Amino acid sequence: MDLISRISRQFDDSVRVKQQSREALAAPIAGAIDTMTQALLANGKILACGNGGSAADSQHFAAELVNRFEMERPPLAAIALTTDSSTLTSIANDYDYVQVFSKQVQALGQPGDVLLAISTSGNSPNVIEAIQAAHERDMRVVALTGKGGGKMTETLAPDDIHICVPSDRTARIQEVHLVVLHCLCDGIDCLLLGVEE
Ligand SMILES: O=C(CO)[C@@H](O)[C@H](O)[C@H](O)[C@H](O)COP(=O)(O)O
Ligand SMILES: [Zn+2]
Repeated sequence: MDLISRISRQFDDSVRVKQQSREALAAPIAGAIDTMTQALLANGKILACGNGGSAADSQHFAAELVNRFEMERPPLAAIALTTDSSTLTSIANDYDYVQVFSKQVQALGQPGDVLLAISTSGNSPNVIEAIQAAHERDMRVVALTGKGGGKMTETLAPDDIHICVPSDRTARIQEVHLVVLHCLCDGIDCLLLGVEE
């Protein structure tokens, strides 16, 4: 096995999917920046959820809003629903793993808040239940998916935002999700701070 050419292929593939995503996703990303900024300016918050690598993405994004991204600005309200092991294990143990995020949305979500729902397949049942709980709380949803969006496509409401990476490979989709999250952080900071460039 030629490891060097295998590694080169991974990089080439990642660059190709990122370039295709730039064309396809710039408009919905701009919409998500606007939606999240309006929510934050109205004293709303962002709740983020996902499984596996998407759980890590949820935490990464919440940390960049609560602490900082690249510019100095006041802390912003964001919570990853993936971090409290007592809450997660008790819901999974007493009820079902499918409810680990939706129960937290029911507890913490307020009208005007935004749910960031991350799933590379669009099919994770606990993320889908979180979206349904967000709708019941009059929250908007920003969905980060791939693989055509899966079942999440039909779960989303007309004024939700769907950012669907044009790839069928989980790793490539996750790599683009990280770029999207950094675009969201950068765009929110620019709108809040009035940065021109
Ligand atoms: O990071 C990876 C694979 O790259 C995995 O941990 C992956 O996130 C997990 O298998 C998730 O459970 C997949 O869920 P989803 O993205 O389909 O919602
Ligand atoms: Zn991964």
